[in-house]
Amino acid sequence: MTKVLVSDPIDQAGIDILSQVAQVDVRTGLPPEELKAIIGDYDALMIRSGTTVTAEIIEAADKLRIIGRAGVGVDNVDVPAATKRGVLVVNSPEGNTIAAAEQALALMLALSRHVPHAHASTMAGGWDRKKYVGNELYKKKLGVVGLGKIGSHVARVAKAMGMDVMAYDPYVSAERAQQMQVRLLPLPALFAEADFVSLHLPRTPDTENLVNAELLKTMKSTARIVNCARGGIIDEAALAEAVENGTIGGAALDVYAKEPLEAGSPLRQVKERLILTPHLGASTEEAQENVAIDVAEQIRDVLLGLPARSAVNIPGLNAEVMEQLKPHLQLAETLGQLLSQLAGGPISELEVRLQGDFAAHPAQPLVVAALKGLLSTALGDSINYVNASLEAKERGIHVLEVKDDASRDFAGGSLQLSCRNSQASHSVTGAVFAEGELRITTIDEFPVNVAPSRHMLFTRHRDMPGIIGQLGSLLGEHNVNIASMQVGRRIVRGDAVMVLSLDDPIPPSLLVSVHAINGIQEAHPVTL
Ligand SMILES: NC(=O)c1ccc[n+]([C@@H]2O[C@H](COP(=O)([O-])OP(=O)(O)OC[C@H]3O[C@@H](n4cnc5c(N)ncnc54)[C@H](O)[C@@H]3O)[C@@H](O)[C@H]2O)c1
Ligand SMILES: O=C(O)CC[C@@H](O)C(=O)O
Repeated sequence: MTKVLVSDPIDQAGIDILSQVAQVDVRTGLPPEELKAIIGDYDALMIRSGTTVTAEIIEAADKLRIIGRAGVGVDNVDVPAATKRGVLVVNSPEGNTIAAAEQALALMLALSRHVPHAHASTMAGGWDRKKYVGNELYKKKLGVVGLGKIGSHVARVAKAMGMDVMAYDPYVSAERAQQMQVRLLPLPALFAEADFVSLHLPRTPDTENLVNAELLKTMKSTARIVNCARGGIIDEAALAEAVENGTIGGAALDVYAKEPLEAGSPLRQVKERLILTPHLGASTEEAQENVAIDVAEQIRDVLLGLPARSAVNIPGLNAEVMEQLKPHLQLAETLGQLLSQLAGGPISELEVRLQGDFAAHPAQPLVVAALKGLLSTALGDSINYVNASLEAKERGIHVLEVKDDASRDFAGGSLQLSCRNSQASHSVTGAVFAEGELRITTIDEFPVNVAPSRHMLFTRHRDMPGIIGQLGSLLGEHNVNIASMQVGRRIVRGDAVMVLSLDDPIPPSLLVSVHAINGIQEAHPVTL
């Protein structure tokens, strides 16, 4: 029975989808040691930001195939550890965009009109209209840091409210900013000019403590800063001090370096001009339904053997690409399997050459598929699209990809894999024919035309009378049935290759006799 563990509160719509294909256990608030103790029973894990999936938990997850994060950030998942173990990590990159953007806008408005403090004072019996005079957003300068999905929505709404919007995002082009009618500025200039700064960038080693005491000092004393992105981007102690001292006009935070926010955090000591919310950016009914459906559908699909649309750890292999390239990926994998069995030992270099019309396809998924095939001979089922590149790197396999669109061998082009190790080099080429049929078209540069089959035998031999007959008789004597046979040669009576498709595998003892046939130089049984 396929089993899914849901370890954070997830919208019921997601649970209903998972229940179509699996037994779903909802167990929220599990301590890490308990999660580690039970995770071995599960094929899939669905989380929000409450569960931290460490390398230790992934190590204990013997059956786990997929971790689904109902939200954007996967910083609570050890993605490299999941990749190493071949566990797919998926998220919902867009399901809570609007919710998070609206939270940032809500905090900007609340901050400029002192909403929480005015409310608390009124509830406590006060009627203080003078103390809570605020500011308008209209005509103020907003600096958006990170002009991605959420930052762009904030910028759009802010413009509609009459704000002058500037942005800092080193990965956004001038054309894109122009289209959005947003001025791109360097970070120091943005902080110096802004009346409001709103952060919408990821937390990475580069962005940690990006907003520090030094940068806060460059802001106007009336300026306010909002962080609905990730904790750790702002130095919290420096921010608390800047708000307390009046270095800046105020701040509003939804996210913290350590969550839940520690009881002793200096932020909790600031009484005025600071608003804190407990990571509520994605907490709207709409967003929770969106992310739950998005991620549950992906978990369901992966458990049914279908591709996921938002995989975090197989870049470039989204569902659409997988579907379009299905036979081409299958060809790359088959050629990889074939090549590793021809090489018969460790490989130090793999060249993946996309020839003719094949060169129009994206190379990266085909390289991953070739590596998966290549490594499956040694690693069996533990190798998959998620960990193939990493495993190849760890084994020191140097991968080269070449696009040669001038080559014109077949209508749809062809794919050639070549490998080298200390002893020898081998190459195989294949093509996808009409109706998605796969063909092996060369072996070590010898032309053949063979449909891959489960059991095969490849030989390198001298092209001389009697050799094919002897091999046929030998296999017949051992009750190994030949389904088809192909010989490829470049010159008469020179070197040649033979490809036999067999109904049965070749026993090792029979292989010794094959090698003993006069004229046979190499014989490689292959199982696909
Ligand atoms: N508070 C919440 O509940 C909540 C909800 C959803 C998302 N988030 C967070 O909001 C942030 C933005 O999410 P998104 O969906 O818009 O992501 P996104 O990937 O669409 O956008 C992020 C942008 O940041 C930019 N960026 C990267 N490094 C930068 C740097 N050093 N300086 C400036 N810009 C940089 C990128 O180029 C990109 O345009 C993320 O940190 C995400 O985890 C928080
Ligand atoms: O699960 C949550 O509520 C956090 C969501 C948000 O931070 C995200 O990264 O999507």
